Amino acid sequence: MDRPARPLLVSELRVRNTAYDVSLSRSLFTWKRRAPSPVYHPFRPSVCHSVPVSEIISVREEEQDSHRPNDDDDGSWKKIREGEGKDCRQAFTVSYVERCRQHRWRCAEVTFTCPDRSLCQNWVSSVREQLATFTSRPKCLLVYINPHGGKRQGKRIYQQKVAPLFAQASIITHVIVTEHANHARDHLRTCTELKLVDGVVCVGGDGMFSEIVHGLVWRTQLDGGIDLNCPDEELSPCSLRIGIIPAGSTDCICFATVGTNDPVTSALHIIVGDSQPMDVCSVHHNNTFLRYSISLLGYGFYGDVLTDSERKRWMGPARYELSGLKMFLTHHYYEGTVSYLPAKGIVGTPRDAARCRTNCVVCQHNGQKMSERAMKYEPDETSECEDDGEWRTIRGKFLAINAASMSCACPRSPKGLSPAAHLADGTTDLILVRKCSRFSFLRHLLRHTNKDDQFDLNFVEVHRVVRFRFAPRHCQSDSDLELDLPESSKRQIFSQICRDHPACGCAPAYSSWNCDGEILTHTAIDVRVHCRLIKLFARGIEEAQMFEELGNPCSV
Ligand SMILES: CCCCCCCCCCCCC/C=C/[C@@H](O)[C@H](CO)NC(=O)CCCCCCCCCCCCCCC
Ligand SMILES: Nc1ncnc2c1ncn2[C@@H]1O[C@H](COP(=O)(O)OP(=O)(O)OP(=O)(O)O)[C@@H](O)[C@H]1O
Ligand SMILES: [Ca+2]
Repeated sequence: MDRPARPLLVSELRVRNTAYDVSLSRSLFTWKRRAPSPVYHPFRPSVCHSVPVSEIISVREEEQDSHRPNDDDDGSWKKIREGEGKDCRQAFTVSYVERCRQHRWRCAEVTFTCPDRSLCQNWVSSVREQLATFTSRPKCLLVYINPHGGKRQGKRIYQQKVAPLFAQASIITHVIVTEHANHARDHLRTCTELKLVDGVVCVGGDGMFSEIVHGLVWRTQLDGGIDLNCPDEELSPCSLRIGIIPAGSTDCICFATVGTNDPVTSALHIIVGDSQPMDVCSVHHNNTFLRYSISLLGYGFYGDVLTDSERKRWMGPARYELSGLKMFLTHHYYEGTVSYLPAKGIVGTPRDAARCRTNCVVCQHNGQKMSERAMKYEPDETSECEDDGEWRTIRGKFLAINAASMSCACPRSPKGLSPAAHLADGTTDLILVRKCSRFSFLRHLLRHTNKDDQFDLNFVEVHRVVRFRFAPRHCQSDSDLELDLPESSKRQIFSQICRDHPACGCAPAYSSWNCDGEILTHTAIDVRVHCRLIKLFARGIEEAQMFEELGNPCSV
């Protein structure tokens, strides 16, 4: 066991009316009641509290008026001071992270009264000195607020819940309320102050986060002279971390990296300077860059839900349930060919019971493997024929083709689309849901919301991959693009499809790709995972055990 760190400062101080031994080391701030009360008191606070110094938000000196003693103070020090002819005593307040239920963090405070001013100042400066050693804490942030995301509460959430915490932690902010879609992305591309900030924060949903990623990744590649249109290019990782204050409709990036979609929790993770690397997929069509994806790339069901829901944006987050129900009843399937490169030499599978959590060993192991491989990466020219080279090919009729680069956990599905997916392992989980009955598909969907395995169904398969391609039927050569087809060809395709759908006679041949909540303009795509391309102000979801140990500061 590690020996406890040597205390830098130890004093007897008072919290309300009670004497505590207070100590500060490089890693822990502890306050322990001196003599436990002889009388059992069920509501009396526990004897010893301990907070990692890394989770202290701030420390401030309080001026207390000795003529107005605290309600519960016995006033003994006041008498001493008055006897000495001085009229004030000193106190300081420490604000720190307190863990609550369901991965939520709160800012708690405790005030210590000192016998004299110089001791108080010594405590304040010692705690501040220790906080200054955490160089990963941001001092200056660029904040973009989408006032129209989710329930349109972005501005209020930031002003009421987040800005006061940033101020308390002495973080300087430059705040921009966006005026149109892609405002944040385009601002990041040209912004000259980027070198002066320690991170970028977005207040909004997954779409807003995606804007920030596009701006930062684009800027980083441009600085590195990298050709974005070439899918085989090794991308340079972005150095600036991104913070997400959730104010969207799905908030799956925030939920899956922090464990909750709570603005205060996110703000505290930013303040303490957490860092979580994340995989990013690049999406190309025919050697032309389309978009990046961090959470879900979904064709079929999730593409159709998104397309339909965009027309219902005025409904807010409820649009997804309505469009989901509609698309479930519509029950369209789509034909095409999926080719993929399975991830090799990695640990973990999409069917694991283990989950990606803080300091995930799977991410560490696989991330290391991927970066070693990237050093000697050679573009793979193997053909796409079945069983040829490492590529595998599957043709079929699919209700949904989903690539989840992370679990995609969100309030609608707390375990997510691929519960065992990892945030930073350099892979994406390719989930193929073949044509099946409505009842079977409903069973699959329902399993996203309960403990049953959504992959344990004979029409569902899942593969952990590093790259994949999709070509819809009738569009299987790289140069084809269904949207560019002449009307006569389109009619031909549709009549073909209608023969396959005698019941409806009008099923569309193509769905769209839902790329993190944005619709892609092409259906034939080439997707490649870039391991740890970006970093978030997060630490992954903490184990429940962590909450038991640190959630209750009295347990040490
Ligand atoms: C019977 C209940 C089944 C519930 C099944 C819930 C599965 C939910 C899985 C959610 C996965 C979200 C992945 C994240 C995607 C984000 O990058 C993106 C941008 O924010 N969000 C969406 O595309 C938004 C996608 C939102 C999808 C909502 C789908 C709702 C399906 C409702 C089906 C109702 C069937 C009822 C039959 C009686
Ligand atoms: N000022 C603005 N006016 C209109 N649209 C904006 C503005 N700022 C950003 N946007 C766009 O709004 C879209 C949706 O925003 P956001 O992701 O914040 O909310 P959401 O779609 O409700 O949530 P989620 O993405 O979590 O489902 C984004 O694609 C973003 O580009
Ligand atoms: Ca991943």
